[in-house]
Amino acid sequence: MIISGKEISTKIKDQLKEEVEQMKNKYDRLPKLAVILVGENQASQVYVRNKERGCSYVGMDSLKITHDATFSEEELLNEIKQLNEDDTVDGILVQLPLPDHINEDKVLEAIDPSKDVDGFHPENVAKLFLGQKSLVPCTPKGMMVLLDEINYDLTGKEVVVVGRSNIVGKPVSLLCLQKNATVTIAHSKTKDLKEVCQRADVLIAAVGRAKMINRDYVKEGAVVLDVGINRDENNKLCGDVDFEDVKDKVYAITPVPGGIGPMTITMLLHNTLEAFYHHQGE
Ligand SMILES: Nc1nc2c(c(=O)[nH]1)N[C@@H](CN(C=O)c1ccc(C(=O)N[C@@H](CCC(=O)O)C(=O)O)cc1)CN2
Repeated sequence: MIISGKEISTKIKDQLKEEVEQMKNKYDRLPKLAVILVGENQASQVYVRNKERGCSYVGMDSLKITHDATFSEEELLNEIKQLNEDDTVDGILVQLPLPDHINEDKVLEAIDPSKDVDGFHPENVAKLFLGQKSLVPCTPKGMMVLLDEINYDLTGKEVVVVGRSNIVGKPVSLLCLQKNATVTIAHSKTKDLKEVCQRADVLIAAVGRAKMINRDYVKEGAVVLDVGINRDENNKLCGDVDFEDVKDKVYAITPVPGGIGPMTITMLLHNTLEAFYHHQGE
């Protein structure tokens, strides 16, 4: 089975669109997302544009704020402070990566946790760790929704996450643990990585190395979720998994493009609506 994140995300966006319309009638205002982009990173420009498009698709307001790479950390922190105080703004997102002269941790900590639609603020990270209700990072949340969509029950399953980033590897591990999976977090220093991956009922690849996971890493009938966005030898977009090599061996797999990526933006819209509800006292 090829899990089309693209199709599933369109279905969810259509549901969000209806919900936004109802909220507009109920509260006479729209959920609003502010997205800040510092610098000229081309991929980031595409993602930010797609976030704006996503907002417009579901009928939410968005505010795109762009600055050139010389924008200072202090200026950015002041901008976030103003957005924190702006009652018309429900969600604030600072597109990553930031230029080297800006301290990412400081910036993420400056965002009001109730507007932190990326789920990167330490308060939201702690709540996720404790299993409390919080704004959950978009890519991991998208993966859990995809597993739900294929009715996959994680209880008692072996999940191997390859990658330990704060944005994907760590949060998705916690989410799988909450769903009663047995979770292993593997990384570049893991011994016998291939053997570790072969144990996985669900293999989550978030390493950032083009087509690194081939069929030798994958157990027959496994579910494979590919978070990677890389370029192959022909400059074609590809994941961390060698899709063609692996696809016949698995029960289900996400493609790249069209798998996890589109879900990231849809979950951002979902989080913005959640933040809106919270700000309305719901
Ligand atoms: N503040 C944040 N920064 C970054 C995040 C994030 O969640 N919050 N994640 C990534 C980039 N990202 C969203 O920001 C993102 C990456 C990829 C996709 C996506 O739809 N990918 C497509 C392929 C797109 C292409 O053609 O390049 C796919 O997989 O089908 C969406 C969002 C880092 N920064």
